Amino acid sequence: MVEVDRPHPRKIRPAELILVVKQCTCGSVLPLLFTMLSVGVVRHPLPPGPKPLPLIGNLLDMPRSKSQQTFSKWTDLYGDVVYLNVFGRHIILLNSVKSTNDLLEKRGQNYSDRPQFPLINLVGHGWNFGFKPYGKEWQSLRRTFTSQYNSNVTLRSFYEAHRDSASTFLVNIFREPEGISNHLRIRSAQIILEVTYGISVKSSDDPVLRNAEAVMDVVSTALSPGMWIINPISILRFIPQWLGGGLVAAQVRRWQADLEDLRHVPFNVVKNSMAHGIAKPCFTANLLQESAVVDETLIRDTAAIALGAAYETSFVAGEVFILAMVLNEWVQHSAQTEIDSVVGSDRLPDFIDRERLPFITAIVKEVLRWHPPAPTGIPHRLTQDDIYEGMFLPAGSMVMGNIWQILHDPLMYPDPSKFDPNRYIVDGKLDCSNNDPSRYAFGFGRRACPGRLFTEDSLWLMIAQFLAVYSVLPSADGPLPEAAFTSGAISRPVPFKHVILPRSTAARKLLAELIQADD
Ligand code: HEM
Repeated sequence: MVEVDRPHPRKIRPAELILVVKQCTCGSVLPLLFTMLSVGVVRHPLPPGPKPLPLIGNLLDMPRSKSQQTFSKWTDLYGDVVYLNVFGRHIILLNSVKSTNDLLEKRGQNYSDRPQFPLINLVGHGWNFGFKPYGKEWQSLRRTFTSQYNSNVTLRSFYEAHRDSASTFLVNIFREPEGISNHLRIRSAQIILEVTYGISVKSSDDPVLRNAEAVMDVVSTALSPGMWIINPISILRFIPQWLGGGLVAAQVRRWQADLEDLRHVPFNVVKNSMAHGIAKPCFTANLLQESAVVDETLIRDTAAIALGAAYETSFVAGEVFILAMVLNEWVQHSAQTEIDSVVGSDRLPDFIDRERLPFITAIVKEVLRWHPPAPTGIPHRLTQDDIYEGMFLPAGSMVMGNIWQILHDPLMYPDPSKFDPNRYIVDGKLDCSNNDPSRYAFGFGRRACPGRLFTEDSLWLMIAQFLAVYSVLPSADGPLPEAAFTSGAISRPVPFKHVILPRSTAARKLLAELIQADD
């Protein structure tokens, strides 16, 4: 580990002294404290990190793209906990299971606030509990959300919607095998719109889907590490009209309008359907019926978050799956052998088969590990000064659990760039008690993604049914695609060539039945 000299000697804050006293468990705190002070032990250094420049700090070190590579380099150079400072704002990267566990989980009370993101604020996400400060309001919104998306009873009630979206996906591929990205988008939107608003989506041109996409493009940009601090848009806002300032302001207004549409349009569809007595059971309608208990704005805003948060991440996980299959035909063969022996070939796998299809579950886990859709997660904010392993972590720091780094730690995942579901299979059974990627791919502690179980259900059924009937191969007219991914807080595979084919006569028959039911 390389220790970096900080440019200015740091003064000891009173909070640090209090922390030292708190952390002494022995009875004789005062003499110990006196001794420590006299030898200067309590001058805890900041964690190591790249050397900052005067005033701007590490501004120029912050990655504008390919953040994972830069963060990996820093982990090698500086270790588990890395410190940066941009214009005086503290940033702490946690690069291991140990440090995220010790701080984001065990000291959750102090590490669950959210920093302010300039672009997110500008666009108008104040209502979104994913960006709200830690506190009662956040807690109440999150509780409403998890009562629906993270409870065993409701998760089961979503099974039918998962089946519908998986069937549409298989049929769409059959009709247009080259359009997989579009089909994955439709699948991802269809499932979340169905369970949240009872709305059916059949096309990637659906305005609600387009709207969710536009909103999430901005969120992904705003949350990418290069944008955490710097806000070019708010700087540009002050540019005079004749220098292009008007165009920027118009763009910002468009983003704001998109976000308001996401919040209101599908919600109003449900209200209209309810008024005409034709609303389907769904998150919004169910809660509106109990609106004496829960307030309407709260229902509207939690529903909109589900759509925004679920749509892009689930779509990306689907693309990662397809890329992993193109690059690893052996994984498809193993999965298909498992499906054939457990389910046979005259029906599609279903949730009832889950326990007996451990390799499929292992593929879901490996998709989330190999390329987590949100590799840098969403940073937390440290509320009060803290001391960790002798290092001083200042209040207000932006704290990022480095999801990608943790999921590529060779000690936990040997040969981490290899896509290998067998990491989670022991004696023919699923065993990820020590290395379950879902513990990290969805973030940390009290802020961890409340859509995790929903996502795992949805991915499981899609993957099981896809591999039951299709094989995906590299395109005949070129080399194997590269495992390359875009930059941004949500990172997806760069477009790659592939061919998708029904894998057998029995598979064609199953697909024909699905198509008939769809017509
Ligand atoms: C592959 C799919 C998904 C991935 C990889 C993912 C990942 C994440 C991550 C990394 C966070 C930040 C956690 C933290 O702050 O430490 C998060 C937050 C969140 N996710 Fe997900 N997510 C996925 C799907 C979903 C789905 C399907 C939903 C809704 C049904 C959802 C709803 C949310 C919400 C509401 C938050 C904010 C939580 C809070 O601030 O309290 N996500 N997600």
